[in-house]
Amino acid sequence: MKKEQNILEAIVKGTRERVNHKKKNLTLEELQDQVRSFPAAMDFPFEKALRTKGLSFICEVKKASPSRGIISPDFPYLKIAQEYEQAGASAISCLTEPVYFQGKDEYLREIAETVSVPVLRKDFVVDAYMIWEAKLLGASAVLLICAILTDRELEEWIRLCHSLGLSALVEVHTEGEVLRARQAGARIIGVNNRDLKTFQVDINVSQRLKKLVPQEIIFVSESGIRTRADIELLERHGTDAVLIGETLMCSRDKKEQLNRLKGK
Ligand SMILES: O=P(O)(O)OC[C@@H](O)[C@@H](O)c1c[nH]c2ccccc12
Repeated sequence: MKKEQNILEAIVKGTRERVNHKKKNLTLEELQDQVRSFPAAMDFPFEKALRTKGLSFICEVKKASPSRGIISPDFPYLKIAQEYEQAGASAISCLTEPVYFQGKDEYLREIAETVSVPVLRKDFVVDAYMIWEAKLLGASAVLLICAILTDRELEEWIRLCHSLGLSALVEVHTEGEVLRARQAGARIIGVNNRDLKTFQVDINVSQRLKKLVPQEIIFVSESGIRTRADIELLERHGTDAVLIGETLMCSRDKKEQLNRLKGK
């Protein structure tokens, strides 16, 4: 238990070190200048895509994870993203955390340049620098994980995201975190069915926490979604969108798998 808990701490520590290193090559001020110098969409395409009628699918491009190890050894990330788009994904989630998920900033940049659906930066944001960076890479949304942020960081960074035209997917796993996310001004709340400290997956966490999220906030269910029955359960409870990684990444025919999940 203790060792497992340390994984989240280790990821956060590694991420802080990486950001500090990046700042030596490009300072926050320089990064902000770069962001301000190019015209960027301010119409929140990620939020819009999730607000459309019916359940929306956010499909994740992920090479590896701490719970599964390597998921896709050859990892043709652009091809995967294009397949997701053609299969009817509303948005794409791209891991950029390089150690535990073997992600890369470049994957995000190239995917955002290639597909026309909005792209979410999936990482462990522990510094505002990473939000500006997400914008520069072409993301339309950023994941903010309640468990690793203070109330003040949450509130400030949700505001920063919105001022940059980025949507914030605010991730929660407990009742207390849902309340913190609401208090901080979240417009999109994602329940992670996987406990990041123990890796245990329980889809009922979404069902339980949905009750605390008012209608006007977009409700996303994340992780461990495998079957049509999972989707039907989530739909019955008023879920707006699902975020699916492994189930799609492990399917040879992603379109067929997505259609199966959609009940087509
Ligand atoms: O591959 P899955 O079980 O379908 O899960 C996808 C996604 O929810 C998961 O990758 C995730 C959810 N929250 C995160 C935070 C950081 C890294 C990864 C995640």
